Amino acid sequence: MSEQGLSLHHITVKFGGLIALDDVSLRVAPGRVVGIIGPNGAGKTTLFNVISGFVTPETGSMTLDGKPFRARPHQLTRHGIARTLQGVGQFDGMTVLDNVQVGPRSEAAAWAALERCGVAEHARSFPKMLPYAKRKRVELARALAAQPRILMLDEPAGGLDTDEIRWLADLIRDTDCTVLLVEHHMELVMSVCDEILVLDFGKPIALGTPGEIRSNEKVAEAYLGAAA
Ligand SMILES: Nc1ncnc2c1ncn2[C@@H]1O[C@H](COP(=O)(O)OP(=O)(O)OP(=O)(O)O)[C@@H](O)[C@H]1O
Repeated sequence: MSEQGLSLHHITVKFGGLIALDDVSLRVAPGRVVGIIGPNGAGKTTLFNVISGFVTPETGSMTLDGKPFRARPHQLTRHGIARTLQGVGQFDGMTVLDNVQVGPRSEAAAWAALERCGVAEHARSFPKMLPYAKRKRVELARALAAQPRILMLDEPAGGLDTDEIRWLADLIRDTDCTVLLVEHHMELVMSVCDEILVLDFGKPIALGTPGEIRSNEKVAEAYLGAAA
């Protein structure tokens, strides 16, 4: 059966003696919003790094639309995948527009993404001139300008206030992309995700809808309880 979307099969990652991911499997069907949560050091960013090709797993495999998939970071766009970085990660010596075109992305796509993220008026500014929340929007625009099918968001709500997080939630809900969301802001995760994977010390301890995750005792113990 040809499975559409991205699938991870039994991924294990070790850094020396540390098991950062321990037999993680995940199916990300097209159009879904899938959250990945867990305490600090649980392996969330490592999972993103495996999908992006920055980290090679010890064991396990991935498929994209049913075909074996092993990304190289510079080939992600070609596979229809784009990723934002934690923080803002822009080149200070380049304008916002130039930053959004790194990848490369077309100028038309860059403008459309800047418009979509409400920062087109800052296209000719340098990132450092903008407040943090606007820079986070530029980072999102950079990913969207790649016109991805799969959008990977790494802590997009970090450092944002309530209004900005509400805007971000609307963007995630409205996008046609499949979304993978690593985030500590539980209200955002619970309100936008169709499905949530919970990691703890690299192990998948739960996978389910927001309602199922909320009422999962193991999760409460490992994470939500600690966060409350
Ligand atoms: N390149 C690396 N070399 C060695 N250890 C690493 C490396 N990258 C991550 N780790 C370790 O792997 C574990 C998982 O880290 P990871 O950054 O994936 O966690 P995380 O869930 O994203 O955490 P956070 O919420 O703090 O961002 C941690 O113990 C971390 O110290």
